[in-house]
Amino acid sequence: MLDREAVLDILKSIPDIVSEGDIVSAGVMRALNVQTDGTVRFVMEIAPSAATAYEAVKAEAETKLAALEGVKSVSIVLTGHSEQPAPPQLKPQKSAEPAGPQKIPGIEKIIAIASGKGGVGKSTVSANLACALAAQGRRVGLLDADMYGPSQPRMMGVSGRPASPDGKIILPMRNHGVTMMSIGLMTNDDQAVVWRGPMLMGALQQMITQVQWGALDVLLVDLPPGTGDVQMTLSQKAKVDGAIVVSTPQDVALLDARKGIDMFQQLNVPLVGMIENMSTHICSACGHEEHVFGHGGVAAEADKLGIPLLAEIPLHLDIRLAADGGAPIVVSQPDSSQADAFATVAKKLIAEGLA
Ligand SMILES: Nc1ncnc2c1ncn2[C@@H]1O[C@H](COP(=O)(O)OP(=O)(O)OP(=O)(O)O)[C@@H](O)[C@H]1O
Repeated sequence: MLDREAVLDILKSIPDIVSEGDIVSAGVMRALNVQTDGTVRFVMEIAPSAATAYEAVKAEAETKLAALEGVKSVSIVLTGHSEQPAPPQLKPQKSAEPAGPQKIPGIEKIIAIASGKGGVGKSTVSANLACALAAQGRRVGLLDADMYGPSQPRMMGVSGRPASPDGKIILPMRNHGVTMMSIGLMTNDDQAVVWRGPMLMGALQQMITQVQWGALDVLLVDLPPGTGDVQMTLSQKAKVDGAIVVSTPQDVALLDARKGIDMFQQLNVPLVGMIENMSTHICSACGHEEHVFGHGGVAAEADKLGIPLLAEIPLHLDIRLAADGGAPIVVSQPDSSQADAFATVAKKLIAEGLA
């Protein structure tokens, strides 16, 4: 009898033409229907402007599937993402029903990475965690929503402007096995972006809903520091499955981290745990360990708040050099103890069904 998994295996061997992955992981293949009489049907959802180019992909899928034992007929339909834009509605419209947080199709889980204070290493943690999850076989997206200081393009070694074949959908970038999108790729380098509230919310919403993320096990969202509009908008628009709060051990950072935790509690976003970054300093020359900012402050705080402590990441020159050089330490030195700390957090997220 014809086996759905065998059909999927074949489809997974067909590369997508607009993203790096195959047509299944890129989310192009939809509504697969495999019947016992040997009929295979599915839809390929693509940008209308790419329709001609996808004819070749469709032909490849037809030929490969027809050769599979048990397949009697193959029917593949190409559909466009969007129809012609509707004419402008000039009549006053009924205001939309207030919609609660929505599940984003194709994205299994959304985890927000937050910090109360800037510069504590939230982006470094996000990039490493994304790469660690990808290294453990998860389909990972990384959304850099740090509107005021996007650093993921630099940390993930990605540059260039994302393509938008039809002016509507945005094709994300990919590196180190992670699908990523950053507001930093949409603005000019070194250009200070002054966001006003509605613009900022529009940009965030676009990055969640218009980016062709494909099928993801988890989308990590690198938030701006603090407790502002981006945090609120994200959790109002999308169902956020958990938040990780990064802090250094100093009292000031912890005070701000506590505010972040309060905010997620008010927004009904479950707290996955805290990460102490720059926990101890390990000298790259001699390996000597020093507690520059005090050590264990985050563990004590997490304990007090009843939130798990997910990791204590040391302050280590290699972590900075790797992140600033475009290949996070998890990728550039996968066997180091620093990389191991991130891999352990990734394992825990997977074990808890969060990634
Ligand atoms: N554990 C670490 N060891 C050494 N350097 C680190 C570590 N964590 C972060 N850094 C470095 O500290 C700097 C700030 O880190 P990062 O940009 O990740 O912070 P952030 O909290 O995202 O900041 P912001 O919110 O202001 O963008 C970077 O240069 C980064 O490479």
